[in-house]
Amino acid sequence: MHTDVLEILFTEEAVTERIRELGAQITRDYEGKNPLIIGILKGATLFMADLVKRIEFPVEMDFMAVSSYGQSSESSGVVRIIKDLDQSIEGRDVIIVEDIIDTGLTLVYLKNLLEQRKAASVKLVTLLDKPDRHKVDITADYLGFTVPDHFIVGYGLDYAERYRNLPYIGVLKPEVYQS
Ligand SMILES: O=P(O)(O)OC[C@H]1O[C@H](OP(=O)(O)OP(=O)(O)O)[C@H](O)[C@@H]1O
Ligand code: HPA
Ligand SMILES: [Mg+2]
Repeated sequence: MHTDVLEILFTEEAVTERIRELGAQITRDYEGKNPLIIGILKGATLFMADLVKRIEFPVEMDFMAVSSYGQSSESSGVVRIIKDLDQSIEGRDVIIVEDIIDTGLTLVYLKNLLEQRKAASVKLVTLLDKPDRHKVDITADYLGFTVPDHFIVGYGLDYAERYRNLPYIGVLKPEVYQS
């Protein structure tokens, strides 16, 4: 375990197994459809890569980049689009892939935006949910794990752009972001 990590919440093996189950659920639910899987950069990249490998039909992938945290451990509440989709989603079934729902502000914004763009359906899949911190009413359609109200790193989640490559999900030691 890295010295900046207080505790491991989910090991690499536990994450792999949960993603396998989520992929199987999505495979069943989207049988005969052609969903567009939209990964939200950068946090969702590791989860997205593993999830699509567990979906048993060919999928199309696209990415958006938005930011509300920047270098901070607190959401600014303002969602900025840094990279938009490459294509129209009108009439498409879309699945948004996120690493975490914290305040929920990012996903509410994105869901509304994609619905305004006339997607046929918009579903949310998130690796983690931190319900104690929600500021808006939001529920994922597919959820990996619920996490407590601590700052989480690993498996795509960063603090100031670091720790994304940890192969497990852990709690960052508070002294790392308080110093
Ligand atoms: O529910 P919320 O409070 O909106 O927080 C969740 C969002 O914040 C993080 O992204 P961030 O803006 O840090 O960008 P990153 O994915 O590049 O780390 C995370 O990846 C989610 O997108
Ligand atoms: O707990 C978190 N860790 C990393 N990034 C985040 N973005 C929102 N919440 C978190
Ligand atoms: Mg981040």
